[in-house]
Amino acid sequence: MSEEVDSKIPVVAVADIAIAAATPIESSSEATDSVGDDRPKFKKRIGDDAPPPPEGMSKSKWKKIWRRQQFVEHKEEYAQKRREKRKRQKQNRRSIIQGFKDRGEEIPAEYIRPPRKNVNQTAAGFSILLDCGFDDLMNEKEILSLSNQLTRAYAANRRADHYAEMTVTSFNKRLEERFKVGLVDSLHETWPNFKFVADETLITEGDKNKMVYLTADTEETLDTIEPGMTYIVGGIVDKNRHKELCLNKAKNLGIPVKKLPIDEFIKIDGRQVLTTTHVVQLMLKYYDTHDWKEAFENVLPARKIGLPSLSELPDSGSESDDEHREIPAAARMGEQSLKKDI
Ligand SMILES: C[S@@+](CC[C@H](N)C(=O)[O-])C[C@H]1O[C@@H](n2cnc3c(N)ncnc32)[C@H](O)[C@@H]1O
Repeated sequence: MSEEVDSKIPVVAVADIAIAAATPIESSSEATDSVGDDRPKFKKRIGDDAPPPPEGMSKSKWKKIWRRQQFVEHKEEYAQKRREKRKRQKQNRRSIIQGFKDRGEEIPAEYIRPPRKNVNQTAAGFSILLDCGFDDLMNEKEILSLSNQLTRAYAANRRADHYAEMTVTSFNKRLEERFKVGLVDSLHETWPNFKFVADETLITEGDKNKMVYLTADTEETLDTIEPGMTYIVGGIVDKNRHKELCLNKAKNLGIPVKKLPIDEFIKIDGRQVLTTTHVVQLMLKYYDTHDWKEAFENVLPARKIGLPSLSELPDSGSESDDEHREIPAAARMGEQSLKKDI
């Protein structure tokens, strides 16, 4: 086998094979008690049944090559097995959690999966309200996309150096249903610094002098983010079908509106209407760095700010859920300079 094939084998996959191959078996015809004692019996390692080595090659080297060859040939099969195992584990965990819920018992800490978090976080002192009062304006796919965006907003808040107090308002109807059914594993009721409330009194009855409703549809620019303030971000996925929706809502409620300072710092290809998650991520990043340019480059996908897209990366439409899976501009720029270096 050539070195090229070798280098393409993911280390983890090779390790998987080795682990699987060395796993003791409890009852199997392979576990013949040839020694006649209580020592654990081991399955044959994959290389053990290799045909005889080619002339002049050591047995151990040949076994290694054989094992790798087996991996290349069965790689899809192994990947499928790993996927099935993960699925089984997920279902298992889900049914255990459901059991606790059905019995009205508290879910033990070991079943609450902590999100990757920044342990040195401090409070930023500002709040973000995610205004999800637009349930009726979205289709099922958009509700699903919004729910995923909220989980990402939460994850971003856990990772930021300074976390905001976040609240999802008008959490009722299909969005709530989505969290209760499809995202039951997320245990959203336990998320720190992230609340879900059914009504929107925080928006309608809050102190308007301390509130800013963010919208792309204004000329007023948000220069900085201040502690003590509450920033409202529209929780809607609509491919901008509903133009000036949030602007009009804010106007009706007498809440000042502002847009992100995009033009001052970067050139965006296409519409300047960003997704709910991107806006949240940008605010958190800005508060950590006090540098809008850095925030935009870190958060927005490269293609959105005019960098050429690399062929192997997905290219999705604007304001789609997939956008969050794209490589941010800053990372892409790093990747490009790396390519140049090579
Ligand atoms: C997908 S957009 C919603 C578009 C919707 N048609 C509207 O009327 O706002 C999600 C939210 O992100 C925020 N947002 C998006 N782009 C923004 C920008 N350039 N500046 C400030 N906020 C923005 C707004 O709060 C907006 O409601």
